[in-house]
Formats: sequence, structure tokens, C-alpha cells
Amino acid sequence: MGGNDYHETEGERVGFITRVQSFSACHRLHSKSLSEEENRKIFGKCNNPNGHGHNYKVEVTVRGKDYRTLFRDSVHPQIDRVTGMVMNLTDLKKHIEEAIMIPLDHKNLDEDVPYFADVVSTTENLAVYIWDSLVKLLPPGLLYEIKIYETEKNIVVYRGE
Ligand SMILES: Nc1nc2c(c(=O)[nH]1)N=C([C@H](O)[C@H](O)COP(=O)(O)OP(=O)(O)OP(=O)(O)O)CN2
Ligand SMILES: [Zn+2]
Repeated sequence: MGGNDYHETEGERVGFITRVQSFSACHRLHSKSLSEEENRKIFGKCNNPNGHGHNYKVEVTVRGKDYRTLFRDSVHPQIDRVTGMVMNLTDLKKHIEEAIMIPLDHKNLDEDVPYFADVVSTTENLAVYIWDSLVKLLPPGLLYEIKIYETEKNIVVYRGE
């Protein structure tokens, strides 16, 4: 104990907060590295030349350590002792608007988003795209996970590894 007016806690105590955002977009699963026949065989109905649409749901999760943790470091943000927040969800909402809604909502992913000109617009690649965009906007170590529901049954998780 170091003379503080609070008790330090042994071990890691980490809080996670999540903001959910939905957006609509269309796409076509098609690889320029494959022939037309190979594309049809691999991607099936998702290779339809005129594309198809989804109502995507994205869960953005950030994390912060409890301020009493003994393992303080500069890499992982803390739940602020005064505000009680890992980060203000109002700020996260603004970053989600910039990283997800403006570039992706009501867009044709393959035609409107330069990133997908040569990258197949699978949900895996979409999760990487969103991670790369958001991680640039947030303080270091804050972003924990991007989870995308392409459909109710098809779900992808990316943690930046
Ligand atoms: N590894 C991946 N496989 C597939 C992806 C993907 O992003 N990563 N995406 C698709 C398609 O985009 C497709 O739209 C999936 O739709 P669908 O198969 O219709 O979705 P459901 O499984 O939820 O529908 P049901 O037919 O009701 O089962 C395909 N593969
Ligand atoms: Zn699809």
C-alpha cells in the first residue's frame, strides 16, 4: 500500500464497455485473383454479379483497468477515478460515426470504399477495416474488439492480432 486514500487491488481488474451500431450496405464476394468460374464455385450466391445487401450490426468494445490495479502501465487505459469511465460513450459514438457510418452506411462496399477495391469484402476483412480505422482515432490500448453480425447467424470477431 502506498499511502493513497484508496486500497490497491492485487491482480488485474479490467472493465469492458461496448457500443452497438447498425449500418446497411451491399457487396459482392468476388476475388480478382480467381477466374469467373472459380469465383462462382467458391462464393456461390454471394458472387451474384449485381451484389446483395446486409443490415450489419457492429459491436465496438473498449477496455480499461480498474484504477486500483497494481499493474499500472501507460499502455492500457484505466477506468478514470473521477469520472468512472473507461471513455465517454458520447466520444466513442463520434468515432464510430467517422470510422463506420460515414464510409460504410448505405454504400456499395466494393465500389464506394477504396479499401475493398482489391480486398474481398468478407466480414473478416470488414472487421479488419473497421479496427484499422477506429484504432487510429482512439487512445493507445483502448480498443479491445470488433464484433460484426453480417446476419443473425454469421458473426466475426477481430481483436487486432
Ligand atoms: N467466411 C465467410 N464466409 C462467408 C461470408 C463472409 O463474410 N465470411 N459471407 C457470405 C455472404 O456475404 C452471405 O451474404 C452470407 O449470407 P447467407 O449465407 O445467406 O447468410 P445466413 O447463413 O445467415 O443465411 P441462411 O441461408 O438463413 O442460413 C458467405 N460466406
Ligand atoms: Zn454478403
